[in-house]
Amino acid sequence: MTNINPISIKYCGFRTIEDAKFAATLPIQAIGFILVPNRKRTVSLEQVAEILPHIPKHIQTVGVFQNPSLVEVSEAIAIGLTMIQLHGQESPSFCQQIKQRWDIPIIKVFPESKIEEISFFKSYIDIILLDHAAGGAGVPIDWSRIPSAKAIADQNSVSLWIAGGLNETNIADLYHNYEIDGIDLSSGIEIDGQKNNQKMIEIIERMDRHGKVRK
Ligand SMILES: O=C(O)c1ccccc1NCC(=O)[C@H](O)[C@H](O)COP(=O)(O)O
Repeated sequence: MTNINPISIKYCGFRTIEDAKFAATLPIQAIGFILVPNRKRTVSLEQVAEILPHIPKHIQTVGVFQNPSLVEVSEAIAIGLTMIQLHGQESPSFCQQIKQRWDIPIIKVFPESKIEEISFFKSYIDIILLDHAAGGAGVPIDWSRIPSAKAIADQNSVSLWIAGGLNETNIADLYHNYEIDGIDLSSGIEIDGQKNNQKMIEIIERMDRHGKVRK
C-alpha cells in the first residue's frame, strides 16, 4: 500500500436538501454544488442557500464553477459557501484575486494534460483536483499521471485530490496504488442520475475497511 494516510472525501453534484442532509451524516469533508449553467446537476444560488443551513459547519460546502466572473464568486461566498472549485481555464491571476479578496480555500481542476501548469498556481490554490475538463462525466482519468501530479503537489505544498469515474469498484485500486490526499465523486454515488444513499455508504464502508476514512 503506497498511501498510509486517511483520505478526504468530497461528494459532489447535490440538488436536494434530503440528499445533502444524508451525505452530511457521513464522515466526508466536503459537499459540492454545480453552479455551472446548463449542466444536468446545475443548481441555482437560491437552491444552494436553502440547502446550506442543513449542512454542519465541519463540512466544507463547495461552489463548483467554470470560468466564473468575480461577481459570481462573490455571490456564492455571500450565501455561505466555504470553498470555491474552479473547473475551467481560470488563470493564476484570477485565483490570486479570489485569494486576496476573500481568503477562501480554492480547489483548482487540472486535466492530466495540464499538470505542468500547476506550479504557476501554487500560492493561490489549496487543492489540486485531477479530473476531466468537462467534469461529472463518470469517466476515469489516466491514473498513470497521478505520481507526477503528486510530486508537483508536494513541491508546491498543496493537496492532490482525484476525480473522474470513481465508484465502489475502483476506489480501493486507486488508494492502494497511488499516494493521494482526497477523492471526489458524483456519478459513482448516483443511480439513474439520482444521488443514492446506499452508494454513498458503500464508498465509506469500503474505505473504512482499509483505515482510509478521515474521522
Ligand atoms: O458534475 C457536474 O455535472 C459538473 C459539471 C461541470 C463542471 C464540473 C462538474 N462536476 C465537478 C465535480 O467535482 C465532480 O464531482 C467530478 O467531476 C467527478 O465527477 P464523476 O466523474 O461523475 O464522479
